[in-house]
Amino acid sequence: MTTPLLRLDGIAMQYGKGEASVTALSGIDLEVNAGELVAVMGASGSGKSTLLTIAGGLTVPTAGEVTVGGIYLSTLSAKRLAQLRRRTLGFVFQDFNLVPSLTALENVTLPLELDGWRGNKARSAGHDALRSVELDDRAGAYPDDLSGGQQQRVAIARAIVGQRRLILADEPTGALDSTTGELVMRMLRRRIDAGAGGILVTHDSRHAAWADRIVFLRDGRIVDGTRREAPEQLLAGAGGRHV
Ligand SMILES: Nc1ncnc2c1ncn2[C@@H]1O[C@H](COP(=O)(O)OP(=O)(O)OP(=O)(O)O)[C@@H](O)[C@H]1O
Repeated sequence: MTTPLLRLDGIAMQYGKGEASVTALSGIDLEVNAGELVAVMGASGSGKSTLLTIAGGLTVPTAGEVTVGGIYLSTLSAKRLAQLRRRTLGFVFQDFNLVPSLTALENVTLPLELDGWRGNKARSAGHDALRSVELDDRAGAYPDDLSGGQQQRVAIARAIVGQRRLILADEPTGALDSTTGELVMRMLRRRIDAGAGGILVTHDSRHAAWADRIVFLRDGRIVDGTRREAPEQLLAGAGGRHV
């Protein structure tokens, strides 16, 4: 049996303590294999972002274990965890977190340079990543000179630059018009088909349709991890809440 790229085992997450505490996730078991894109859908507040930050080792769960490529994140020192994040994981968040004083290309190559890549090699990988989101012609532009959609594409290029094997995306198409949104989904799909694995948090059933599997969260629990069809039907079961 092959080792899953990502494994969440009995994950629970509680924010705060006592009466003010919020249970964001409980009893989450989820595996993502190489070559597989899993969409996570659910109403606002159902725990999607929490699941993603736990999968990426940014939040330590209250209970349960996360393994990435068979490595238990809980066993890693802060330094090793940061290294694994830089080398293996690509994050795309709702806020782009671009560094304003760096060009688009420098933003994209930053994780590689932090990891000791030589300048030329890093720049070449950065151009490749920008090309895959059709933005290489703006490589020298600063974030302030780019539109919101272009900034989002730079953030996506940074998430996939180099050899990242696990891509974690939180509404990656949020700031994009539908044509560019589709370009990003196609690019993500290509990466997955080339052997990466990924989780895509989305409210948009058209984007979820690019996934191999849809997992639906309700109140911090997985409702249905098997159905590939008709996300609208799953959403209709969300206690009447709009997602
Ligand atoms: N840092 C935090 N401190 C306290 N509670 C939090 C924190 N982050 C999230 N929560 C709570 O945990 C629950 C799950 O939140 P989460 O952001 O994971 O949901 P979500 O499905 O991603 O929502 P959205 O679609 O609105 O982004 C919510 O009740 C939220 O209020």
